[in-house]
Amino acid sequence: MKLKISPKDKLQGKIKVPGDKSISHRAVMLGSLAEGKTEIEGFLTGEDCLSTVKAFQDLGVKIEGVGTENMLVHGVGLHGLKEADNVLDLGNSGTTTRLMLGILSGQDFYTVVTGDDSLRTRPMDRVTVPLSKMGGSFYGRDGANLLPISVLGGSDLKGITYNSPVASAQVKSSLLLAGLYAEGETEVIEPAKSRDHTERMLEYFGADIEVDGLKVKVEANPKLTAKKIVVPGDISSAAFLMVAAMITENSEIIIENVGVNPTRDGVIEALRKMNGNFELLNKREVNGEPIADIKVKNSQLKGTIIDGDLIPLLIDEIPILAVAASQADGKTIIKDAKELRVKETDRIDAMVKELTRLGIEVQEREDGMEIIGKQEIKGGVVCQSYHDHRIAMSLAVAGLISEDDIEIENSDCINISFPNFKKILDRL
Ligand SMILES: O=C(O)C1=C[C@@H](OP(=O)(O)O)[C@@H](O)[C@H](O)C1
Ligand SMILES: C=C(OP(=O)(O)O)C(=O)O
Repeated sequence: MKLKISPKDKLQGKIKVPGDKSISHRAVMLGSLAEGKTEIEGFLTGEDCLSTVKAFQDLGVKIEGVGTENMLVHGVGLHGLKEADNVLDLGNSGTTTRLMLGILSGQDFYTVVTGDDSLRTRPMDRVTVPLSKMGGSFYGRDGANLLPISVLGGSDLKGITYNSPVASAQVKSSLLLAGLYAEGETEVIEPAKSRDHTERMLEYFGADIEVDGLKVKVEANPKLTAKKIVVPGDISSAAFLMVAAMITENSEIIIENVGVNPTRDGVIEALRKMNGNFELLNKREVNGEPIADIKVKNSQLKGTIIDGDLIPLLIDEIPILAVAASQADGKTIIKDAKELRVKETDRIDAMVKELTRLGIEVQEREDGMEIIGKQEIKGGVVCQSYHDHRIAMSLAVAGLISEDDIEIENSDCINISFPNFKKILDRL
């Protein structure tokens, strides 16, 4: 599908974004491994989270309300999953795959996991190498780096201390989940803090977990007890609308119920440094996760540097921050963000190519990009999404202030994380 976006004079209104993708995945995973029924409210019905749901159904978990925001997961307990009678197809979802590889390495059965064209190119050795150190057995192309990967579980896993070379919540979570099945303690030490939803939810379900700065330690064999989970709105989705309102004249919007976990709110810090005009209202906490409403107005943005430990806290928001930077006074430098090269597509390459196509002056760096701000966005252009939801939505936001309509090829990928994106933009 091609998405056509026309320039707008203003965005106004009060809206809610869909549920947080990271928390939705984990709610199904821990709900499945818990004892009792986990009620999930505000589940993200995006394709990635539905891949997680399907995988657990294939492993014998009964889940009611699939396809809606309110689901009931009938937990089977830590040792209750059953061997699937077919390959698990995890679609486009890196999170599902890496976390599943951790869980599957602790099961005493055989599983093969695969995914779509993008997922089959993404590196899995970041989890299969440390999980093998714990005793997991993996087979796949390129030394169990590329899907399809088969997992022969049931080996006696042993807890390890792992110094992760990358600040990745997927790596950390994969090991912590395997650690539930390992003998002794499993400890992960990160080079910088990544999102901590797994730690928070494990604790909420009753696991024995200890967090000390960049170190996280989990004890094996906990009794996980089902609990209701209310999923906050996804800050990664809200970020598109925040930037949209900041760069579109005469705009004022309120985004309600957004998750503002401090390990996810890097985009708030970056936009604050860029002089974004917004405020967080009505701060509160739901099942161990902080949330707020965000009021955003049209802003006179200025260029900044986005780098270092801030990067993992806003990793998925970099494409939309690049669009914000194109409308900021001065230069914006984004660095230390090499991880973007192994997402659904190479997001550095994709954003540099598409911003250039839109007439923006941008230079590629190995670990990021440099964008010269306050430039006009060309209209009448057909952009590529690279089948990457975050690239497609970033370009759509650029289209709101282009000189004329722009089109985005293969925009269906938006359904991966933000199924009603276009509807919400239209309402605003
Ligand atoms: O754990 C998670 O839910 C996620 C972690 C991040 O990936 P990395 O762990 O690879 O940085 C992020 O990009 C992804 O969208 C979701
Ligand atoms: C990188 C992303 O997701 P995943 O790694 O789960 O595919 C994302 O949603 O931007």
